[in-house]
Amino acid sequence: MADKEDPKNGKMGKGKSKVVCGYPLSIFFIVVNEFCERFSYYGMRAVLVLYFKYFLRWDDDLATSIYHTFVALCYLTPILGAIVADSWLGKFKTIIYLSIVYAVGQVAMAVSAIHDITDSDRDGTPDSMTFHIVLSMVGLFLIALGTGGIKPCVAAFGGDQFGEHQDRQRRTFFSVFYLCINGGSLLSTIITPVLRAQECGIYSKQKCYSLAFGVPAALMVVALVVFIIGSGMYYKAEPQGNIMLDVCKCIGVSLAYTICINTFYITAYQQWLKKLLIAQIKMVLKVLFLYIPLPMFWTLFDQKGSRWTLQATTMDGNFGALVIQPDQMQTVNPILILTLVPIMDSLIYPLIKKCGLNFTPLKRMTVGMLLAAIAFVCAALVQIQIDVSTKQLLHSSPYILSGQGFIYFKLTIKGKANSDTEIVENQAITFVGFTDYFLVYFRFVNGMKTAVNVSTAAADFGLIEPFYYSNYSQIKNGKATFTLRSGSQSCEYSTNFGFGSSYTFFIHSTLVFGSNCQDSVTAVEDIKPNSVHMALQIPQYFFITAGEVMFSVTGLEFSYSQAPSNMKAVLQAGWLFTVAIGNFIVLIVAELAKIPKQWAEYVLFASLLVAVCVIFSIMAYFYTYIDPTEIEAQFKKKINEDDEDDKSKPGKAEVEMVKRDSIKCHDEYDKATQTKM
Ligand SMILES: N[C@@H](Cc1ccccc1)C(=O)N[C@@H](Cc1ccccc1)C(=O)O
Repeated sequence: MADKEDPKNGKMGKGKSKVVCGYPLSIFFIVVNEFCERFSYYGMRAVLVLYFKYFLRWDDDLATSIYHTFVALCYLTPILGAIVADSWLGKFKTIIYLSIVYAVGQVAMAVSAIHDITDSDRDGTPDSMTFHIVLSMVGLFLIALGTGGIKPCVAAFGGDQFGEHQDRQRRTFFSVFYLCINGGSLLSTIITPVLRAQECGIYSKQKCYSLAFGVPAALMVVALVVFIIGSGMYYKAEPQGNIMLDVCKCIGVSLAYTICINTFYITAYQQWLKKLLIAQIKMVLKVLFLYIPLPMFWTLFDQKGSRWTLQATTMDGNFGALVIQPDQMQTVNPILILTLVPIMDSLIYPLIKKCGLNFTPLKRMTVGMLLAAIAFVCAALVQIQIDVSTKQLLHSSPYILSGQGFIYFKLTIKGKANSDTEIVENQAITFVGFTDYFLVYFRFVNGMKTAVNVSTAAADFGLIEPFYYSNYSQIKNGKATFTLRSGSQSCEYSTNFGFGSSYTFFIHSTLVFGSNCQDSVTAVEDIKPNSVHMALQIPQYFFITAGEVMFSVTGLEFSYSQAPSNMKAVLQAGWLFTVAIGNFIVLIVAELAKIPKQWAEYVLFASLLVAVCVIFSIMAYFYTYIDPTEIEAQFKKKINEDDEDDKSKPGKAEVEMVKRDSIKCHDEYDKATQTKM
């Protein structure tokens, strides 16, 4: 293994890669691969729930459950990928094979979203939903296997490209790696929703989910091709046998020694191998033990996509020329990552170092946790603001009185109109989940003796009988012009709809068609427009992202640097497993806690994280940083010495395991274990 500077060709990293500015060129292919892969993953994920809901026609509950199951699976499969990579195929081959599985999964998703395939009556809707459901579930399973399987391998494979004395470069690599993840995810979460909104189809036009899944599929193929192009330059660490089997064997043999019956004779060479494996297992277990409190961070972090997005649906997203959708607020995270990672790396961390403070990885992670807790306190404060504004509107819940004949309504308002609102008994508006933020609700009450037809340039809302009211209809927020028509006579009424608002328009009995009907219609606000601006979510996004930079970027590098050479991917998988557990905690706490006040739930999560953070800092205090390469080198030196020794004694080296009496076994074992490292 060539991991020292080679003066002839200027190589410094491992493998055959040229070195550019102190970094092995092979790294370029790995970060580009990660960029494309994350584009593919996050792009597909961005439209997945809408695909379930609008294409497969699932209800909100089913769509949400399948979505979370898929995400959880994506963070469980890394264990599988890591075992395959570290014990059998090696990281390189595992990445190649699982990337193919991944790309096939993405293609299956894209094909499953072509409605024309089963639309034999050509009415724009699939005729055999089973085909689309089965294909998309197979696709999602393959994607989870692929994305999760390669995830621990790519980061560890990147780390492998650096030589022993390139700690600084390796740290920078993990930062750049994180930047690429966020560059890819930022672009895709902007692009795929736009693609989805296009209309496409052979026989009939429908929302273009196939394109929204097709582009991520193409990016996954690009990721694979880029990775293969770099293949001649990589340092490919050989898999070191079946690690899991070795671990089990090691435990078994140790037990045999301990209970001292039926023990085996093992050469001194094998003794050292066993001791090395025990030392490596100890390194991994120490780190895994330290990981126990970590899922709590992810529990808070992953609520960006759920609770915080729902919070945004009750806020005003009007940023002047730009109107932001609640789910688009999530792009603030990768945008902030792209700015914060370079600032931290080139300014904050060096500054802290200059101040003489030893800001160790575990200290960074502790601060990251605290920042996430602060983010949730900010979220709670914003929630209190929202609740105050909602309370005001509930008190002003109106009664509508008609002129002649007195039509009388009492409106029961239970939620915001922009949040996939359900009309109950034509009177109450109940929040059931978020769909389209731009839609608001309205209805008309006809106080005239004649039937009135209501329409806009885009839609006809039908005829309203005298002294009767229309059902609620949806319309895009912003300015709307209604045409009120009775027979051949008409007039126009214009109004503005704010985000989240709902209106009842009362047509006066005194309305005269042909004249200005602006004064003859009274608009009553059923639900006030959202008044708390979405910009108020920026502080909470800032703190959670700053926390992510300190926690996640550091943790990724920490998991690599503290892992023994044969278990790098296994420890990366352990790190990702904390993400999966964090997601399960969200489901459990949300289900069990059932806290009526959302702000209180945010405070609860913040407090839990602070408590966990205290425990983690105590555990971190007792953790001793190790240099696995150094420890392994000492063991290997000893192994080589004893190997030579064994070879000089004919026949002994060939004997793998010879059954001997327990006294001999003890003698040998004691001799080997008394030798100092
Ligand atoms: N900041 C996230 C990416 C992101 C992009 C758009 C919306 C939300 C998040 C990120 O960097 N993710 C990394 C690390 C990670 C984070 C959480 C769970 C697992 C891994 C990634 O590898 O995806």
